[in-house]
Amino acid sequence: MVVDEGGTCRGWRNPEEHHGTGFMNQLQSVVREALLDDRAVMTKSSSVDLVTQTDQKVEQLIIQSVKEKFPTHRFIGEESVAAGESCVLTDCPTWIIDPIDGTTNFVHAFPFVAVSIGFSVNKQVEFGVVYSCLEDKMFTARRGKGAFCNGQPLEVSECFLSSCMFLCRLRGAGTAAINMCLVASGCVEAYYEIGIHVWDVAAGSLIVCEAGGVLMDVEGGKVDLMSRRIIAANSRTIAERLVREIAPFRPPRDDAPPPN
Ligand SMILES: O=P([O-])([O-])O[C@@H]1[C@H](O)[C@H](O)[C@@H](O)[C@H](O)[C@H]1O
Ligand SMILES: [Mg+2]
Ligand SMILES: [Mg+2]
Repeated sequence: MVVDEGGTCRGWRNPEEHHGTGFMNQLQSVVREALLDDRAVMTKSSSVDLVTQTDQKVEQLIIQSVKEKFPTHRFIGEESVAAGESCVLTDCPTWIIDPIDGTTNFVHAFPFVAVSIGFSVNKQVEFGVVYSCLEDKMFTARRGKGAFCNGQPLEVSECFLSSCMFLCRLRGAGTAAINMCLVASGCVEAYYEIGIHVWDVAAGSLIVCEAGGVLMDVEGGKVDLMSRRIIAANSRTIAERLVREIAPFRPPRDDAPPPN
């Protein structure tokens, strides 16, 4: 794939071609090697909001690699935002990065850990890559071109209400990005969460849509990626049913001005 300075993607085949599988293998090695060492854990906004040096290292590797090719592109990266960078999604070409989605899993060596990269132009996600490092599964999607896992096309399930399974905090892989890929793969019918961030779901949102699924806000209507609320489902019927079951609340938005 070629992404030009204006963010237009040309000659696209698979989004992972941007960095090549070599780059993703490098990230996989960083994550796997860190799993063999002691992982020093730090906290961010609360005692359950964890970060490790590996989260920071992977984010820096991705940003440096993209900047070499696209110096004018913008970034919204989980760890950069934690370090004080702004979190505003504009119309400019923007890479939305979660370097390790599933940090709590990673700290416990629970084997669902993903690198999630979404690329947005005009506030619309153009392609998304979710790499499940320990499963060695590369989920990819390009808008209008379908969704894939290791090159195999993905399709959401056709299950109806009576036999559906959905993921939320109580039953889930512990990573929003992989939860969304499970919907896209047809393993579960729906996933919802309130409190996620744009970097958790940017790539996964496109992967779900391109696999034939639907996105909805937890009160119905269009998803706003900065609103920190999402339903991803195999069908509108199941998404609407979840809207009736969920008690919604509004966490502070990702693009809310910082408190004084
Ligand atoms: O912090 P992180 O591990 O990148 O991301 C978290 C994971 O996706 C988790 O499954 C979800 O429940 C949280 O809302 C996210 O913040
Ligand atoms: Mg995350
Ligand atoms: Mg993370």
